[in-house]
Amino acid sequence: MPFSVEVKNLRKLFGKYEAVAGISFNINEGEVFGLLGPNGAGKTTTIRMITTLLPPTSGEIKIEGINVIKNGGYIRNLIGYVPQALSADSTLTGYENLLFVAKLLRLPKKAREERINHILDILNLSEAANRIVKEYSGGMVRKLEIGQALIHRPKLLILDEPTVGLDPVARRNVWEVLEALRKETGLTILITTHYMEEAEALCDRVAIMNKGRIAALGTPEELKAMTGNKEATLEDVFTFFTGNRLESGGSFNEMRQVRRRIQRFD
Ligand SMILES: Nc1ncnc2c1ncn2[C@@H]1O[C@H](COP(=O)(O)OP(=O)(O)OP(=O)(O)O)[C@@H](O)[C@H]1O
Repeated sequence: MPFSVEVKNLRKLFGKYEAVAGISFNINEGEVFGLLGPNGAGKTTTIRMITTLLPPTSGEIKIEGINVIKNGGYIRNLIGYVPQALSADSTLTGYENLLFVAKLLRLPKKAREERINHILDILNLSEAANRIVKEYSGGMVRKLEIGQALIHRPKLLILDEPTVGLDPVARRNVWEVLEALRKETGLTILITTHYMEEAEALCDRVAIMNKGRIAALGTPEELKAMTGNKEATLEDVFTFFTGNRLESGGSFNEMRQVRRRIQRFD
């Protein structure tokens, strides 16, 4: 059976507030699937439910045909998760960070070195492996965090706003790594973003999320065609389906994230 993620009528209430309002979508094997929407659209809440970190109020999630809610331990083995918040230790080297995760996951000693070196190679971090992470650029830290999520060879990699707070060069660098990963490993990838450019560069299919709902779903090309304007950008697509403009930056949330990042590496 090919790998798949099936989300059906998924809903999450925080008190009376409906953060995710009954969404459904499938992700196919080897696909890069994007949840695109502004801050507060419900993207993080959705992936927290998929990663088993948050119980849904109602609805169903199946990965490889297995119920995520009832089989959390098994499902967590299939998933690599790169959260928005920093997860690398700035006082260790890149290699040590990966080794730490490998030990936590009880990877056999023999496999550790080979796995870590392979990951460093794919991420283009081999030369920096023995440097302390405090000296890494934002893009290098992000790549290292992607590496940490890959140590146990997951089938599904989930990234929450992976390039928020990065400059355009670093952002492209992270995209290249994700492309290389997917080519080399056939990994299925779920990514949340509020950058149009990112969704267009990376995603095979995109679900446009707004106020807890999926406003439209399709390939970037299909979504553009639905607007009846061949020249439409994804930004136009977002406006077409939601009636709102997609803020691309400068929100309080983004500022807070960037600040947190800067403080951590001072
Ligand atoms: N634990 C919580 N308790 C109450 N409300 C919450 C909680 N987590 C999220 N929310 C609210 O649910 C809504 C959706 O949040 P969510 O983080 O999923 O959005 P998002 O699309 O991922 O945006 P962001 O990029 O800011 O993370 C927001 O209005 C948020 O304030």
